[in-house]
Amino acid sequence: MMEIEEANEPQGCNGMVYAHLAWKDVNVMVTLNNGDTRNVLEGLTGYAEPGTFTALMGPSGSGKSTLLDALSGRLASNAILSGKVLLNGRKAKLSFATAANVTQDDKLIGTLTVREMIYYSAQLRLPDRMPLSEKRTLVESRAQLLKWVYKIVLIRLLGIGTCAVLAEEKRGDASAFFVTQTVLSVQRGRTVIASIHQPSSEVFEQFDRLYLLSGGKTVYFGQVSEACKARYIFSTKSSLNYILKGQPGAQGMGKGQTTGIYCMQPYLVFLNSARDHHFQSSNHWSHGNNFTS
Ligand SMILES: Nc1ncnc2c1ncn2[C@@H]1O[C@H](COP(=O)(O)OP(=O)(O)OP(=O)(O)O)[C@@H](O)[C@H]1O
Repeated sequence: MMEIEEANEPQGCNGMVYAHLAWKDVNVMVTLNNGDTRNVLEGLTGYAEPGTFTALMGPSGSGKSTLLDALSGRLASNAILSGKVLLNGRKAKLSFATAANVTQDDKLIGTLTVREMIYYSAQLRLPDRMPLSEKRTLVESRAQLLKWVYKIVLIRLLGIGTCAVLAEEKRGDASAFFVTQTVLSVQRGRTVIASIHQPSSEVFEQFDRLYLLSGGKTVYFGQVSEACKARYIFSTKSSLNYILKGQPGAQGMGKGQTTGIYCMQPYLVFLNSARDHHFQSSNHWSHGNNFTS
């Protein structure tokens, strides 16, 4: 595992600064309305490197959104973070130019077309000093990404030198596959962490690493390829399908069925997939502790 204290300094490449993200012993405690406190994340450690695509998975309520919020500095006011989150080896507040976070409830303007939404978002997020012509060029180049995807909604745009933020509604695995492909094709050194609920094996295999949570704890962190070798969980080529079908309380997912995935492309990307109806039972995940890498 990468030494968090020795994470690389930012490197320039075509004007882009790489984002080495690391987190160590991250705990998040929330204060409930009745004054009680509750640990939502406990002792999470991991990292995400430039040019890699990390799938953040786990049952509903396992802490995926909270981890993304913790990493991107967007925790709710009743939540307290302890532990370290380092960007390029330093504690850093992530900015729009560095990181983007697509949440499950991003608001869109329904009367605008996708292209208009991109322009609108660009006006808000890109710096005033950038000439309008440059903004237009940037937006148009990002808009080209939309051509493959069945239904894409732009949520947020980028900082300087970054590209569009895409969000994919969960409308079938073909869409998710194309969205994943699109992200991979333009990833170019960016650091992507995607919360994803229910990928098919085809989509899952597009990811480099899996970060699997259960009950706020890490169940597995490692290469997707290694996870697939862990026979108890991932015994078939339809790796994730097996998890869903083979565990009590889980609803099955056929090969090629729906997945929800959100995609976007600043340097450091946090993606949060839409809530879905699967993984209703989290109990079975707690038996998977022997898979922690
Ligand atoms: N600010 C908060 N205050 C109180 N409870 C919280 C807060 N944030 C998260 N929780 C609780 O922590 C648990 C984890 O929530 P989180 O949204 O991170 O899970 P998740 O894995 O993203 O779930 P889903 O897949 O359903 O989106 C849930 O039980 C949630 O109710």
